[in-house]
Amino acid sequence: MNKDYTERKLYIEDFLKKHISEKRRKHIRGVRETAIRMAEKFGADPEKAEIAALYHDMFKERDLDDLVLRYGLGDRYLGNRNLAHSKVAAAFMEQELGFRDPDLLNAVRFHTTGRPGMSVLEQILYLADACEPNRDYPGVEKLRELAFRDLDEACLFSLARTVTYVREQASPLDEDTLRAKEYYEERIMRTKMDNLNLVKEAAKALDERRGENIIALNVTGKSSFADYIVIAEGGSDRQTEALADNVEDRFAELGQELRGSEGWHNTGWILLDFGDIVVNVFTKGMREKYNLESVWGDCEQVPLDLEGEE
Ligand SMILES: Nc1ncnc2c1ncn2[C@@H]1O[C@H](COP(=O)(O)OP(=O)(O)O)[C@@H](O)[C@H]1O
Repeated sequence: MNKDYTERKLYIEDFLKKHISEKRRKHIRGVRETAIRMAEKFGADPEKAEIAALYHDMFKERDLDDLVLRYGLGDRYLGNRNLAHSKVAAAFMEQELGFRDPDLLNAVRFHTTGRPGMSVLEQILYLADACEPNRDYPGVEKLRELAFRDLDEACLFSLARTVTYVREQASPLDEDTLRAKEYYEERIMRTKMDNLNLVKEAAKALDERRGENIIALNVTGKSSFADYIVIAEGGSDRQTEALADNVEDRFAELGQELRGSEGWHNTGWILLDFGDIVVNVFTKGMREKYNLESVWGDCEQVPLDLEGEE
């Protein structure tokens, strides 16, 4: 972005000073700060997130019927600034200011309603708008925590809240919001099922190399780094390496990338990090020493149905 970025920023800062109240500018600063932090956390471009945040509410305080008509946005946006301001801002950015990046334009366009299959940047702006530090409503603390942990879960939480809230007001709900809620419900369910199958694959790979005392714990919502922890032990460092190798190979076949690993070379504990799933292979003494089962004592065990065990 660079030169563009500086120009884009100067333009909007001047525009906001002229057309937007201090109260809303405070909200916009909150969205900007949150969106930048989220972009850093989730590997999106922080400059793009910042620009999207600065522009997203540029038309929130103006009657928009003339611009809705000029950009041919559809009659349903006439007299409905709450929904029109996102669409108008995106059309204005594209047609008057020469923005070309479709992802950035879509982030602005869908920041109020959300939509199925949002990109990371779209999710970031949608969520930053809903949970920036000046927002205050029941559930916002939970959303703040989710927004930095799991984008899909956070989107579903916020979409569900909007569905309830808008229905309570007896005003018509935007269809994109309802479709998005259904989309994220299904996607989250599918991810959970995929993860459960992967946990079983990990256990099987450990069992094949005669790993012992194989268990899997569901730590969803309790751990900040994973949803499932798989634990097994081997009789020696050589065997723990063979166990870990087999899991790594099986996961590679399943297209699951190893994010990181620790503890090879005779340390008695090998940790394989696959994102939602973390596999720990211990030698016997080390397993007792670290006693992960008691650390995660209140978590449910996943039934594994292994052939090697009765
Ligand atoms: N997805 C939606 N579908 C229909 N109406 C919506 C939707 N989202 C927001 N609105 C309407 O816009 C109003 C303002 O939304 P809100 O998110 O509270 O905006 P603000 O950024 O001004 O706080 C809501 O009270 C509701 O009437």
